[in-house]
Amino acid sequence: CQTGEVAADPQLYDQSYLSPVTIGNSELMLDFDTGSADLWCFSTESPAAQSAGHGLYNPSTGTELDGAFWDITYGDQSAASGNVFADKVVVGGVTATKQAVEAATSVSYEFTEDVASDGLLGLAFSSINTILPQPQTTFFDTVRNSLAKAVFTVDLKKGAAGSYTFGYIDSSKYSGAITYVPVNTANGFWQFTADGYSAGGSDSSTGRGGVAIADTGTSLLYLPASVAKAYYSGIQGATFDFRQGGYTIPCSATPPDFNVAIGGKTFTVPGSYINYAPLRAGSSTCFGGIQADTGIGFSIFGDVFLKAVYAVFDDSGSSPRLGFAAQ
Ligand SMILES: Cc1ccc(-c2noc([C@H]3C[C@@H](O)CN3)n2)cc1F
Repeated sequence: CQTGEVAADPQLYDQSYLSPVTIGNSELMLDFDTGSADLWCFSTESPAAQSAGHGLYNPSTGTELDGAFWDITYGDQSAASGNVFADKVVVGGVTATKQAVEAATSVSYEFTEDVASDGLLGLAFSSINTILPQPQTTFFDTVRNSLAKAVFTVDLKKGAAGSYTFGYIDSSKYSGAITYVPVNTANGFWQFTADGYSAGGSDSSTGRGGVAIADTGTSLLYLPASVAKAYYSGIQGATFDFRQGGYTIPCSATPPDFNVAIGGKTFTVPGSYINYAPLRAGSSTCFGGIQADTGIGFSIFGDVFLKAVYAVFDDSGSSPRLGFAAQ
């Protein structure tokens, strides 16, 4: 029965969190992403102009999956593609002896420029793995039956190292009870329903709840436009800036806390988390940590929310469920 824990190291402004993963005989820093289902990394097959500065997987230790290839596009339209090898992958001591490792032969500039990240480790459902002609399993699905309990947990923090655990829940990492809600896997995501929202101390919800996904690979919290609008209407100097592509606030603002009701329980995102980051170094205008989910089709509970809670991704029962507790 395997269990393991790995650090989640925050990048600048908590834009993403990176964790060490041993693949074959290289240790790479991967972005764990509960919103996708491919484990891919820069490799010795990647063009040098695209992979400069990145850790590389050398497929010589693996066994090529003949005829298999992959091609993924993320929410921000960044993309990567390549071929596939079966190789040993170790995360925090948990070992998958024959994990589908997707070696990149091409990546978009966003990944080239993100020099701290050597690739992604998808933790959504394997139904959305992009490998053709035969999709393969995520790391979690590969090791699931060997884990003490078929769960992984997410404990991200603002501006500090958090952790992911596999196979167990660590009661020292949260306070109070864990509130569980059912997950709808139809779209391949950890998808759930939020009950409602409110700002500051008010208990009047600023809008009905709705469908949402828990997505560690997304930096911000994307909510129904009416909820985002109501939230920023309470902040002096807040504005929707088309050129910046979202709500901005004065970096000197003290945004109100933001409350989310899930499973009948209220979880609070400290207002300071919503004063996300200066538009560019030295700017006195900051990008808001809450944005409208217009055009996405569902809300995205990204890192701005997840770093305020302890989250349990539980596939140990008859159907998957998500658990949330106060950190
Ligand atoms: C450069 C770069 C770009 C995007 C992403 C990225 N990773 O996860 C996600 C979200 C959105 C959805 O696609 C699934 N989860 N986005 C990571 C990067 F390092």
